[in-house]
Amino acid sequence: LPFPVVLSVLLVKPMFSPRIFSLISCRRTDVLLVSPWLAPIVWEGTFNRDILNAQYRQKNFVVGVATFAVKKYVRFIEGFLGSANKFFLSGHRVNFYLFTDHPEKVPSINLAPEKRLFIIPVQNYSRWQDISMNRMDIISNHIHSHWRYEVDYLYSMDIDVQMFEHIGVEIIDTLVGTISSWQYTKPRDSNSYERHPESRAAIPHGEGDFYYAASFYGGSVSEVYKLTTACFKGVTEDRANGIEAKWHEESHLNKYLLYHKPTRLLSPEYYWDEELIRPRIIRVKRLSSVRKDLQELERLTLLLGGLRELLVPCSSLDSLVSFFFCREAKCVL
Ligand SMILES: CC(=O)N[C@H]1[C@@H](OP(=O)(O)OP(=O)(O)OC[C@H]2O[C@@H](n3ccc(=O)[nH]c3=O)[C@H](O)[C@@H]2O)O[C@H](CO)[C@H](O)[C@@H]1O
Ligand SMILES: [Mn+2]
Repeated sequence: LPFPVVLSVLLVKPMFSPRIFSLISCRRTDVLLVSPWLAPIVWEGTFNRDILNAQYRQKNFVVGVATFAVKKYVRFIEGFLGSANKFFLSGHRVNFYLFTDHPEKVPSINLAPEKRLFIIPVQNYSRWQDISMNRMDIISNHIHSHWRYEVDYLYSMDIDVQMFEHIGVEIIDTLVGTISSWQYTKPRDSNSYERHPESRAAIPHGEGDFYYAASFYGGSVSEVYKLTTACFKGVTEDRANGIEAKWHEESHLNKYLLYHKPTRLLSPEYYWDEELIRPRIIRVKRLSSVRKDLQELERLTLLLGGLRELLVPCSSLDSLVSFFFCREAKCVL
């Protein structure tokens, strides 16, 4: 071979080793990859899980997941734990902390050896908004009393979700927020922020960057402690003034994350709302909400089938069931 060809082969070959190729392919040009404060935004196609896993394994971290199943939400436990066992930090140490008012209703699930489940009894509240908002207080108290000695990172997740694809160590960082699937196209002018200045969650007009979902956030145990303590303080002060922020603890979370910028952002792949049509940029639906109304409909359709077999055909049966469906759906939503 002529000398220039040999030289270029010698130079180019090492540059394009398979490892480098895999790095080059970790690129997306259709989405925002870095926030204006230089925090990475995690999308499918932007990272190499093998490299991340190898780095993470050396540290032997334990990750905690706090989730709540109060009242009717116990029905979501099986779907949540079953899918999280398979897809959440697969192969890594995870402690699931499940708060419930019905410990006896927790189904037995065979967890992977590196995963542990802790069932923690908790009281219920009559209003679903209070169940949801008080999560911040309960999490902050448990970090102080237990988790700061037990885990390195902590994530809070809704229970009415299911995982369909791996959620791995790419989610690990000091302070992590998930961009809401409802709001990822309209930052800043988002009308979801609490704008009324009387609320502690208020964000002035013209301010705001991303809109984050309260269904999935986390970070180092000390940062999550600061976050949950600050947010619950805001909730308590609002309550004392007879105020409830527009989206409850999510409004307080957004206020907090505006002034304490997340060090890593998860794209809406990490919490996709099933009510939305999935656009092309969401290449992978890793975790999505379980549609509560459909679940209810399914349950009542089964009930209707059962009743049909037991009873003689009754013309008013359909209207009876649809009456119950509407009532039940309201209780759940
Ligand atoms: C898109 C949207 O509408 N999002 C709002 C809605 O999310 P969601 O509709 O996702 O709230 P949700 O009903 O899932 O409640 C949040 C979590 O609280 C727990 N839970 C709630 C109720 C209950 O009876 N039992 C129970 O265990 C459970 O872990 C659940 O996943 O409501 C939240 C309430 O803070 C926030 O206001 C969110 O902004
Ligand atoms: Mn939810």
